[in-house]
Amino acid sequence: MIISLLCVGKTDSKEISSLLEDYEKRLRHYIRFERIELPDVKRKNLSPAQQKSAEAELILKKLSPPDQVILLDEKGKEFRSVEWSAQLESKMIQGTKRLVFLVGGPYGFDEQIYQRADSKISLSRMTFSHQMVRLFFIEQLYRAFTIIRNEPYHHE
Ligand SMILES: C[S@@+](CC[C@H](N)C(=O)[O-])C[C@H]1O[C@@H](n2cnc3c(N)ncnc32)[C@H](O)[C@@H]1O
Repeated sequence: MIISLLCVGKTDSKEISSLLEDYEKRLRHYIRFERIELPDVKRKNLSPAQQKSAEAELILKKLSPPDQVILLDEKGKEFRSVEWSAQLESKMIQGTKRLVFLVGGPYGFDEQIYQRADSKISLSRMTFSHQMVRLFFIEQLYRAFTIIRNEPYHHE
């Protein structure tokens, strides 16, 4: 299985980039992982709806029909880390080829993306910046694999 983290917009903070790279290095011991950052859609005079639609076009180009797509969305389902690690493990056992997690832009996702998604998960009921979310997510992904492997990183 490959896990893709598909994000709208570049990581513009050196500190966040460096932390992301650190977790990505650790993750590669467990799973094939890629982070894809789509270019910012910042054309003048776009309404939020038009911006989301332009972002959706870019997102959809990066998806293939068999991909399982999970939105990161504050209105999604919340999990405890142990529950989420079990979900990931079952995706691997079921033979999922590519699991794509999506981080939206400043206005969230266009309706086309909600239609394409298989599910949506929330990291908290609070809203984070699209920059911070990728870091919190990747740490949870790393944590999940240490739980699957029974390694001493997570403590209940
Ligand atoms: C600044 S937020 C957008 C908020 C916007 N109000 C919306 O309608 O979604 C940018 C992106 O970060 C992600 N995000 C922010 N907070 C999150 C949370 N608590 N859990 C999961 N994803 C989150 C989502 O992918 C969201 O589209």
